This record gives sequence, structure tokens and C-alpha cells, in this order.
Amino acid sequence: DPTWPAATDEMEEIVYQLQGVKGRLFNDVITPCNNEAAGPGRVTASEWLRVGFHDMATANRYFGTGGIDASLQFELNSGENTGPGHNTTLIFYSNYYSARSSMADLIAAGVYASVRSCGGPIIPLRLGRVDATFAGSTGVPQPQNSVVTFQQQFDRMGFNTTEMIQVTACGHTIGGVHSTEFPEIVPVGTGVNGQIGLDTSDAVFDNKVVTEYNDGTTANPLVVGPSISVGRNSDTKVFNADGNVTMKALASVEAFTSICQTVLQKMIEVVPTGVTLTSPITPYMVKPVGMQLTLNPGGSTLLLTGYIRVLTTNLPTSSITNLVLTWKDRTGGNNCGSSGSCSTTATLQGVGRGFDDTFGFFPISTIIYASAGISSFTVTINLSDGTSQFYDNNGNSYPLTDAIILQKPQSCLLQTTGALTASALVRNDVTLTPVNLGVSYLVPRGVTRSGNPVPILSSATIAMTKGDCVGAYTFYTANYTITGGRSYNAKLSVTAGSGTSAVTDDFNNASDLAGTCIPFSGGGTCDGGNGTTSSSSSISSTTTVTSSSSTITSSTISSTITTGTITTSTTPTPTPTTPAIKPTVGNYTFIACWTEGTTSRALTGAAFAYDGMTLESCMANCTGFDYWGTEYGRECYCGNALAATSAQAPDTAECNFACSGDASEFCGAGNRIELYSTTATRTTATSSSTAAPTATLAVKSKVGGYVFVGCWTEPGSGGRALSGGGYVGDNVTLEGCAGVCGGGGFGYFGAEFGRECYCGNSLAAGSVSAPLSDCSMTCAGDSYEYCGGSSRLELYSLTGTVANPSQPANITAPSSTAGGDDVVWQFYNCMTEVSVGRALGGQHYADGNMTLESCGAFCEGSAYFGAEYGRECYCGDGFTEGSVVAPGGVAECDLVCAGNGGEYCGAGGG
Ligand code: HEM
Repeated sequence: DPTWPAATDEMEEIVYQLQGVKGRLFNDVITPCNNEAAGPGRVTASEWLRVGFHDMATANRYFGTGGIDASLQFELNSGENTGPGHNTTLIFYSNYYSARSSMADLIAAGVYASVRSCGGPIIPLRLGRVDATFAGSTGVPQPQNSVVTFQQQFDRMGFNTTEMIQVTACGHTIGGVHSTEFPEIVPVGTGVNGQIGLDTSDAVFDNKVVTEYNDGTTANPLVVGPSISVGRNSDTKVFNADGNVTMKALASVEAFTSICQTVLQKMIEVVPTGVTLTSPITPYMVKPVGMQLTLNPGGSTLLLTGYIRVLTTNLPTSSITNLVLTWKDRTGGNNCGSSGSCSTTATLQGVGRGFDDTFGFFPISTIIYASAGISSFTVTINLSDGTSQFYDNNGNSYPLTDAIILQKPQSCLLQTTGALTASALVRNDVTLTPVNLGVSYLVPRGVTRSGNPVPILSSATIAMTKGDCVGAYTFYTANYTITGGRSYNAKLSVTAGSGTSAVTDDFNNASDLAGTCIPFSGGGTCDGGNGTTSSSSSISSTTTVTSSSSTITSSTISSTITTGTITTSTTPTPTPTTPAIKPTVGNYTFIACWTEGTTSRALTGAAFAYDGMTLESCMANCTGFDYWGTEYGRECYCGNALAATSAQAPDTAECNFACSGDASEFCGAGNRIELYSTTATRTTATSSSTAAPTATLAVKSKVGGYVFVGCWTEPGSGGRALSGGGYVGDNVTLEGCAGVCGGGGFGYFGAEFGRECYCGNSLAAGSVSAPLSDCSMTCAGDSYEYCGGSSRLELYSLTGTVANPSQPANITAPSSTAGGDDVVWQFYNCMTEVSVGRALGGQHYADGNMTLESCGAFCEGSAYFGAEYGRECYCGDGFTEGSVVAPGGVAECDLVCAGNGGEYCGAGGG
């Protein structure tokens, strides 16, 4: 057993405690394997497995970015993650999302559960994944890619050709291809419920996908059928990449099972740099579940409730006579009050089940004298053969503090409004301050550009007000309104003190609270603060105890059972800090506060942006580089040289942003880099052990003589937006396409679907401007450039404008103002503000009715307008230096306009 409590406890229950007593039901929608929870033709287990792959598939092992990090939630509209399955899967996982179960760990757990539910191997599950806070890069393999592209993509993820074949075969043993998403592969009207299975047993994790391919009988639509003529027979390209050597080796069932276990474990263990996974979890042999103390009416006794869960997979419940829980008093001794007993006996109440395990649940309900208290316990399992097994939490005893208690009868939650009243009891001899209520809760995001269905994990800390003293304890209360309508998902903690000495009763389910708070009855006398046993008071309380224990019935006990745990906090609570310059970080020394270059970035080796940035994490990102620097609190740049146009800033104090991940450190500012340089001496100028990446993925505003004019749709009528010529291939780059179209004298060029290039002198009617996020595929010939998307053109024109564009049906042009000319504004991008002044320095206004149209009309005559924070409008004829494309791209501009919920109006925070 791990030592309890462990950081993985919540996930352990989600993954193993599936059905029966205390069942968490994580497997409900994927059991049996062929269950179609979201409708006919949609095997839920296969959707879960595919989610694991799609979240992982954009990993870049050279940059240490991506992997299983739940960035998929921000990428649902990227064009690479088609189909409703990702969305419904993330919605289901959201029910389990908490501060102790990251969405990324849930995605990994979903791979384990779906494979196991379909009869596949047990994939070892390591935990500790961290959720991304914005979209990662693109790069999910698409069926039309060439085998070389597949090999490059899997190499970027960390898989060689053999592993690419193995993991694809292991993924494609369940599920199928859907005509709604891939009509070129599964023509509309064919298949069963719009789906053709990837093998004949598409709801069994077996190796038919391999054997049917090997013997030529396969009906896999990614191997045979219409996919061939449109070059989308991706499984043929993948499986045949080594002349079918690996596929032949997978023909044995044993080999298939054990190889799938290995490669699928590898898949869920692809995580970004900086994430350390635990060792694989296993179910505890003995685990306290939902142990809770409650002060009984009168105040002289506590009720301890909860369960001891025993793993009965190899220890049949019939062989267990009973279980004895023996506790130590508050001081670690055996003085448990006048009755003298420090133990309670429990018998089996019911069983629970996981995929591979069974559990016996032994309910605990025992009185503990408030004067004596409890500090820890041990468990003895008595067997019918007369022997017994002793469990003491690896020699530590199971800790349980009575220093602070979330007092549930005097706490209540109205789930309709989220109105919460929380009562804590703090032992009178505990002088730790402050006493705080912590609420961790989920807030739905509303409309977002990516259609992200995962709620935001929010938290609040509320100071609790001291109330009455009752015997050995004093009441503290706080009120809070949990917004967002999901108060039933909230977790509550009450904590006294801070740092390592804090005491806490944490991770309690808000859903366990009743709708009304019961007044505490029979306050008794305050014991004056020492909280330890005193002879006269313990005698007088004996009478009270006898009568109160006789009123405890099984129904009152079960209503107080929770899944919360009581632990001593080991996480220090952060205290406010002022940042300071760090003279050295690892082997790097601080150089200066540095400006960006005027024509390029100061450091062009590699770039990262994320919340949680620290100097240390940026240094780790830039391993192997001579220089690195942090900017804007959350950006990190690396390089081996500084751009000639960059320079030291006039004043070090200009680098005044705290790091988003460590408030005690500076991380530059807008257009200001907190610059560090290596102290190591290189033996040769190029001895860097890692290949230095040379560019970052970004929209190119100019290519040759052409200017980027946005992301545009194909007309949809069958014709092409640009019909003057072009070519298709795995070598397509913007430069190559511009060269071909420029050579033909065309006014426009556009790149589409990563590998298509089109030229023309006008745009066909019906081609309309689309959100930039639709054009999110990288170019087949250059992964640092964007080449449109599915039916979306990365469009460039010589004039920098589009002549006579068609209007999208749902957007009306701003009305013309005096002067008469209709103005058509083109979406450019999501841009940052600057640290001093504004990105757009012209006229501005703000109001609660703002729309893109009203801002556009207001700014008519200016070259640019921009909407920010949903309700602010800025005009300008140029960009102030330092305003750059937001690090997270258009996804960062995700606030809807105050005056039109169907439009985006930027975001806050710059
Ligand atoms: C070259 C690599 C791959 C390509 C091009 C590819 C492509 C596809 C396509 C086009 C579909 C049909 C999706 C639909 O219509 O809903 C599909 C389904 C699926 N893929 Fe892949 N795939 C690849 C690798 C993988 C890997 C590595 C895994 C997981 C280990 C995986 C798991 C799945 C699953 C489970 C389905 C069935 C989904 C469902 O039935 O809803 N794929 N794949």
C-alpha cells in the first residue's frame, strides 16, 4: 500500500472503486465495451481511446511541449479534432475534474478504462499530469498525410516507426470511421449507423485489426474502399511503413496484448517537460474512505464515521470475520476516556467492484471522547481461520486529526443558488490563525472560440468568523455563494494556520451537505482552552455520552458519511511576496532587462508561453541554449545569440512583471526580457547537444510580395475559391506556393489543408472570411507555417486586400457613415496590449452595448480597430511597438461582445 493519505487517493477511487458500495461509476458509459452512450454508431469506449491519442499527438519531444496535458479542450475547433466524440468525452470527465484529479490524468485514466472495458490489457497508470491552460500546437496525423509525414509526426511525439505501427494498430482495434466526419472515406449512406468498423470485432480489444489486414480480408476503411483513390488509406500507409514486418509480429494474440500494454502506456506517459509522474498506482489493500469526525450535541463527544475499504480480490469476504479499528488519543496514548476502550469492531456492510478487483466495505461508527480525542488508528482484519492481519499504514498508523473539523450538521448548501454556510470546529488549544474556509468549484466557461466544454476550476478562500465555544471546541463560520451552477461538484476545506504547521479537514464533498443547517444543541461549558482531559469534566460527560450514543441509529450514521478525509496539511499556503531579481538561476546569470529586436525577436531559438512560468521552468525549457529570458510574466525565449536590433533596456526596473508561476521572481514585462546567460564555457561554438529549433509557428504577415489577408472558406458550391492553378504535395510551403502563383502573375495565392496550393486573380463568390482559428493546419513542407485548414485557405494577396469579398451570412458590414463608402474590416488576429500606453493609440470608448459593428463604425477612417474586454473599443492607424500576436493565438481572445453574444470582443488582462 502507499502511505495514506496520498496525492493519488482521489484518482485511485475514480479508477478502481467503480461499482457497488461507494462506486464512482467512472466506467458507466463504457460498459459494456460496445455501449453507445452518445447515440447509434458512436462506441463511447473508442471515443475515449481516441481522445487519449489526439491529446497526446501534438507533443513535441524536442521542445518538451504537449503530450497528455488536456490541451485538447482548447483545440476542438482546430480542424484536426473532428467529430463529436472529443466533446462528449471531456464533458463526462468534467464530472470528475477537481484539484486532485486533473483533466489530463482523467484522459489517461480514460485510456486505461476503455481498453480494460473492451478486454484489453491492464495499462499501468502513473499520475500527476498537469493541465495546459491554452491550446498547444497543431499536428494530429490526418489520413491524407504521406507515410513520411506520419513518421515525422510520430518521431516528434517520441515514437519510432515500429512503435507508430504498433500504437496505431492497438488504437484501431476498437471503433470505426464515421461518414459525418470523413465522407470521402465512408460515403454518406454506407456503413451501419454511418460508421464502418476498423475490424470485424470493433467493440473487442483483440488483434483482428492485424490478422484481417495480414490475410487480406480486412474491411478497415482506412485500408480498403474509397479511401484509396483519395489518398486517405492511412492505415495502409502506416502498417506498411516497414514492409509489414511489425504487423506480422502482431499476429500472435499474446504479442499483441503485451505490445499494446507497452505502447499505450508509453502514449499516456508522454507529458511536457517539468511534469513528473508518480509510480503506477495500485488499489490499497486497506484504505480509509470518507473518514469524518463530527461533534455530537452536547459537545463532549465526537462521532467518527466512514469506511475501511479492504481489497478482497485475493482475500474472499467470506474469510473475514470482522475488522477492528484501534485508535490513539490526541497525545498518541491509550487514554480513550472513562470507558477505557480505544477500539471498535466493524463487520462487512457491502462490496464494491472495479475492472479487476473487489472491495469489502466495513462501516465505522464510534464515539470518541472530545476530552481525549484521536490522532491516528490501525486496522486488524480477523480471519475465520483464527489468524489476523495487522495494517498500520507502513508503520506510520493512519493519521486523523481532531484539531479542526468541518462540522457538517451545522453546514449547509442550497444547490439551486450555491448559497453555502460552512461551520468549522477548532480545538481550543489550537492557536493557529487564520481560520479559513476553502472552496474549490467548477465554473462553466460559456461560449468559447474552441467550444471548450471543460469548466474552469476556481477556488476561493474565505476568512471564518469565530463563534461560540462548546466544550473543547470553538465554532467558526463563513458564508459563500458558489457561482456557476455546479455547487454540487464543489470541494470544501477548513484550515487553521498556514504553511507546514497548518491543520486542515479538506476535500469534503459539498454535495454531502443538507439544504438547511441544524442549530447545535446543548452547548455545555467551554473548557477554557486546554482541550485536554480533566477529571471532573470527563466524569460529568460520561452520563451525556451514554444517552447520546443510544440515539445514534444507522440512518443518522449513513447521512454523515462522506468521502472527505482529514489530514494534516503538508502544502504550504502561499503568502504574498514581492518579486526580486535573481542574480543566478542554475548555471545562468542575470544579464539585464533587455528589449526585443525591431525586426525579429531578441532570441529566436525556441519560444514557449504558459501560465505557471518561473525562471526555473524557462531555464529547463531552454536547456542547451546560451541565453534565455522571460517576458510578460508568461513567455520564455531561448537562443544562442541576441538579435542585433535588441538592446539593454534603459532601466532594469522596466522588467517589472512577476512570473505567473512564482510571485517572488521577475519575468520581464511587455517587450522587456528578463535576460539570463550561461556561465558554462562551450568547447566549440556549436557543441550544443540538442538540435536548436530555428523558428516558431506563427501566422506570416508577408510572403514575398504577398500580404496575409486572413482565413477564407471555399465557396462550398463545388468550385474553388481560387481557380487559376496550383499544386498539391507534401512539400507545400507558403514560399513555394507564393513562388508558383507569383510566377504565373496571379494576384492571390492560398494554401489549404496543409498540402494544397491555389492561385487566382479573384476570389469566387461564396468564399467568405472565416475565423483565423479555422486555418490551423501547418504546412506539410514547413511545420512553422500555417497552410489553412479543411476547406479553409490561408489567403494572401498582392494588394493586401480582398476585392469585392462576399459577406458571411451572419455578419453585417458596419453601416456607412458620412462620406458614404462602405467599410469592410478584415479580422487580423488576437493581439496583446503594450505595457505603456495602448496597442491602438487613437480614439476609444467603452460601453455595455459594444459590438464589432459599433466599434467598426466608430473607428471608420482609421486603419485598425480592436475590441477588448468585451466592452472596450480602440482605433488607430498603426500598432504601438511591443503589441504582438497573443502567445496563445486567437484562443486568448475569448470574451464575447457585451452587445452581441455571437461575436468575440477580445479579452481582459492585456
Ligand atoms: C497515423 C495515425 C492515425 C491516423 C491517421 C488515424 C486516423 C483515424 C481516423 C480518420 C479515424 C476515424 C474517426 C471517426 O470517424 O470518428 C480514426 C478512428 C480511431 N482512431 Fe485513429 N488514427 C491514427 C492513429 C491512432 C492511434 C495511435 C490511436 C490510439 C492509440 C487511434 C485511435 C483511434 C480510435 C479508438 C478510433 C475509433 C474512434 C471511434 O470509433 O469513434 N488512432 N483514426
